Amino acid sequence: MAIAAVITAPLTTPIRRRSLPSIRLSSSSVNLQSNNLKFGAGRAAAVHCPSKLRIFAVSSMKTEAPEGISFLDRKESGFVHFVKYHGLGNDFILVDNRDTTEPKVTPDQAVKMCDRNFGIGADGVIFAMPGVNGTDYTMRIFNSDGSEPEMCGNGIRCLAKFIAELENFHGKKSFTVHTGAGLIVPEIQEDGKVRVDMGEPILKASDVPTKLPPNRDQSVVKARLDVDGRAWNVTCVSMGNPHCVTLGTEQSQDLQVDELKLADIGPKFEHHEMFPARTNTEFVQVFSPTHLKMRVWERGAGETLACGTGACAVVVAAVLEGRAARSCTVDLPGGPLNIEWSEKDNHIYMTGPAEVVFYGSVPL
Ligand SMILES: N[C@@H](CCC[C@H](N)C(=O)O)C(=O)O
Repeated sequence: MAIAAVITAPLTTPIRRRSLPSIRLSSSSVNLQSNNLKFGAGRAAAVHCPSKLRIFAVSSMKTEAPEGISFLDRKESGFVHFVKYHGLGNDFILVDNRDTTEPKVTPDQAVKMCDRNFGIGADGVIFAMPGVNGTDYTMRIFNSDGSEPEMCGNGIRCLAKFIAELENFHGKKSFTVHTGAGLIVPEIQEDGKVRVDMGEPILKASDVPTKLPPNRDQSVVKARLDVDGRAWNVTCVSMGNPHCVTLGTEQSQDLQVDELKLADIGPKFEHHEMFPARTNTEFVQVFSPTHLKMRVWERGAGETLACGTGACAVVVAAVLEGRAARSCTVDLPGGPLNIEWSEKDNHIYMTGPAEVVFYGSVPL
């Protein structure tokens, strides 16, 4: 099911939650409760509300832009038009930035847009930009705290679907994307899922980066890290962005990830002095060598429902610790990802969904 809604609201003044019509989403209707309007599936209506809030809402079973609106072609000055996507609940505001090499939104504006109370609400803002060095496109991203990570796994699947929509691609299609983590190659499959060649994991400690002393070749595998009074076993992996993966503590090899208070311990990992560029942290429960479960505390975004680079790092760490096979299903709070660490080329391949949430525009 996909629900499309177009919402225009200023970001300069915080929106009071009570003045907003609440939009209840269901498979058959979008209900703008405070205006007492109800639209059936596939129908659309524009609503002019007090306080200059313009809302256009469409309920649809399709993932295309609302019929009759060349929404992505709109070029009003002072507005940024966007499409909100999610990959397993890891949600992003996608901006068409193909005509310029500077992001159309500043880090400060991204923070406001990502705010779940006063803005659109998202884990990050992603820009589809012109390619460099012969690549088809460039992806840049700001986290919800305004910092810029090198790479985003769920984000690149969303970017692939966004580009397909912008360029009117249909069916199976792959292209090359330049990112801060180098060349990444997403391929949209016939079933609509996106398979991404995520490149090779980086294990050299100084490149992750971590200050933890290497204990296997040049990498950090199942090393001790003291956080919050507990001795955690951690493996450090970069997928272009840094990850600290833990499958247990010195007391217990088997984490029960649902029991962890991530809001308490996550920031202590993220800002630990052993991680000079901060870190994303994955907490992993092993069900079987091919079935893992994880929760993530993301650098610059906090706990999210999924992390694609994190799931890749988890499989690498679990293989290095002798707990998993090279091809696994990783369950995240938002759903499963399939991850394969190929023996042939040492690349990681991630497969998962990416879906439209709604269309919108904001004056900046
Ligand atoms: N959710 C993303 C990762 C986004 C970047 C991360 N917060 C960082 O700062 O490295 C994913 O799906 O990979």
